Amino acid sequence: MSPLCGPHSGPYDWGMELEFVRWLHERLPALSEGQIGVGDDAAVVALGGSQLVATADLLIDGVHFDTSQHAIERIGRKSLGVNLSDLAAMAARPVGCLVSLALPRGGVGGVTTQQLAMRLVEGMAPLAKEFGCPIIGGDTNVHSGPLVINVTAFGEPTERGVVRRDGARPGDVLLVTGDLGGSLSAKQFDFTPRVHEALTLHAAAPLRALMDLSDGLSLDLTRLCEASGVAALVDADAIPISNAAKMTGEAALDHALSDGEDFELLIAAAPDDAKRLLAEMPVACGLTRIGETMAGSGVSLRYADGTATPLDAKGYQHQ
Ligand SMILES: Nc1ncnc2c1ncn2[C@@H]1O[C@H](COP(=O)(O)OP(=O)(O)OP(=O)(O)O)[C@@H](O)[C@H]1O
Ligand SMILES: Cc1ncc(C[n+]2csc(CCOP(=O)(O)O)c2C)c(N)n1
Ligand SMILES: [Mg+2]
Repeated sequence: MSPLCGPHSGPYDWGMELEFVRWLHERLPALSEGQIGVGDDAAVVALGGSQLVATADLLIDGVHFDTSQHAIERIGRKSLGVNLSDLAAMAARPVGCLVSLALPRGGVGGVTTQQLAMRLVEGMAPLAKEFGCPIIGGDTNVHSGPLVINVTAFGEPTERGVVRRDGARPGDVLLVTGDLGGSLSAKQFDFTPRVHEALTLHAAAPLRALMDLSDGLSLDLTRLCEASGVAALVDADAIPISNAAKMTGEAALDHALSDGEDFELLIAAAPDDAKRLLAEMPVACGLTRIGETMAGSGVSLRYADGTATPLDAKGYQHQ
């Protein structure tokens, strides 16, 4: 099934970014069997017998980080980390990455352009080593605008193959790793890309659908459901809320649903497989059952008293 439905389908205001991605999907020629194009966390290219998984993310000063507040090394780490998270979202093993920099002429905050470039790479290096994703090239430019970083990462599927976001079926169990919300305080930089977790879980049981939570559970789950052609019911009390989100008091659940940049995994698995994963718990970061999928469309939130309301797809969108 296509990971995207037609333009304007569904009851949501998808915004410019998603409308464009839908348009791209329609506009670009269809790919042959075994390849994945626009619409999933990463693309898949067929290479005579094997497959290459490829993903790119662009990070901009003032949008994804703030050079007046955040250490340059942390910004570098995040730039690679978000790409590793997208490889994890396909259950792919990282193999290497390209790093392209548009550096502000004159540097930032007393840091020269060259220092800036070097410190970004120093921030990426430990993560590249830890995840077996060496920097294999890139490009360096200087311009009169803000710092812009692009990382393009490559991966390979495991024996079980990649996991798309459109494979959920009615009756699947929805799981998330770790906890959600409050990422702006620290987790947006310090998160662990769930590469090992994705590979471990997919090896333990075939996952039906998988994506990373970058824009907020309510929005990303809505995307997974729309791509898969299913509806979902999520238990409000089951959502694992981070301590950072809990600090906000009454708004904690809203933060967990819509802050974004959690970089956790959202998984759909067949009920028996989900049961086994939850019992065996092969990942240290935690795995929580948050709800289930069903025939139909839309996402609902069920409260402890049994009432359910439609879940607003609120999250981060580039407008
Ligand atoms: N300018 C573009 N040209 C071609 N494809 C694009 C472009 N922008 C986005 N895409 C594709 O659209 C899809 C959605 O992109 P997006 O960056 O939102 O990915 P995501 O995985 O949903 O989010 P994130 O990168 O935050 O994890 C991806 O398949 C991506 O490759
Ligand atoms: C300075 C600053 N302002 C706002 C945010 C929050 N934020 C930025 S991008 C994003 C979602 C993912 O983006 P993308 O879809 O591009 O992957 C979120 C939640 C931040 N981290 N820093
Ligand atoms: Mg993603």
